[in-house]
Amino acid sequence: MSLFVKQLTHIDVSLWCSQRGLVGCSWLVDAVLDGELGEDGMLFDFGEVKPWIKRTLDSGLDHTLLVPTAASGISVSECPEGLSIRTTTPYPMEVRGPQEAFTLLPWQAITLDKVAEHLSQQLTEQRPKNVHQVTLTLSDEAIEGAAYGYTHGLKRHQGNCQRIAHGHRSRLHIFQQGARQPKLEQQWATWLDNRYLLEEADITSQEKDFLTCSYRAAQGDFSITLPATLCAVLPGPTTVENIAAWLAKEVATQSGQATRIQAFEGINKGAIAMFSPSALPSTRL
Ligand SMILES: Nc1nc2c(c(=O)[nH]1)N=C([C@H](O)[C@H](O)COP(=O)(O)OP(=O)(O)OP(=O)(O)O)CN2
Repeated sequence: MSLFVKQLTHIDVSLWCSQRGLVGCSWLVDAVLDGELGEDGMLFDFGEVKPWIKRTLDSGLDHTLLVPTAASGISVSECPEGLSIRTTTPYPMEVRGPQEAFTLLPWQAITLDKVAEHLSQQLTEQRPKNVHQVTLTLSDEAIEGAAYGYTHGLKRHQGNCQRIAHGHRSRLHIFQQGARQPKLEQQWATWLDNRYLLEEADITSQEKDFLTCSYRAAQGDFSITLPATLCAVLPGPTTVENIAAWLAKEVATQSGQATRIQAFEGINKGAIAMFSPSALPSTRL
């Protein structure tokens, strides 16, 4: 007998790819449980399946940086903050933080299928009675229009969003004169894709085209150093509210049009902000 739960939860991570560098991802999680029925006629109560799997993911791989330790140019070492991850290709980067901010995987590359298999094994090892096997499937959200992946950390967040290198893959909606602007959306999503978003106040050094962002958060000390050209610097914390407000101002200023931004943070949630260039007469949003 098999039990299934579609879109049980989602996972927001960043991964290191030796071709693309730091990649922000949001994955939908589907689950299948194989096993035997208990006396109550159930394999495992749906009311327990969901929190069990979500708890395991939330306290493990979710909101971490996935590091393929067998990839070329990756080195992992201990440091006062916990772990230091250094990379060489496609660009040099160093991320430091407490151990729980990273998921080290002994692979050459991170793929959805391998991560799903890894999580399925982990859950199967901790399976409850009646359950023989747990199989997770991970997938990207199907997005017809513009989308981008980004990486960031929120030092003031009390949960795992404080980790300096976790990410999301997000839709981008730009409205001008009452209508979506697919070309602008694509243009901005392409510019944002695979960027590191950071708060200006967290820049602790900027030399030889490299930028370092460091902060102390509840879980410990974090820092990241990477090429400045791959970063987008925001005036405040990189919450989705601030991303929407910053994008609205940038897009409106560059296009000279009143602009409404619907920014997403991963799947199905986000913020809306508007900006009107003050020189222009008010325009219908
Ligand atoms: N109002 C806001 N709240 C939060 C923001 C934000 O920008 N604005 N951001 C975060 C984190 O960046 C975090 O990555 C969000 O991840 P999420 O998976 O949604 O966090 P949860 O664990 O709370 O959601 P689940 O549905 O339980 O996975 C947090 N809050």
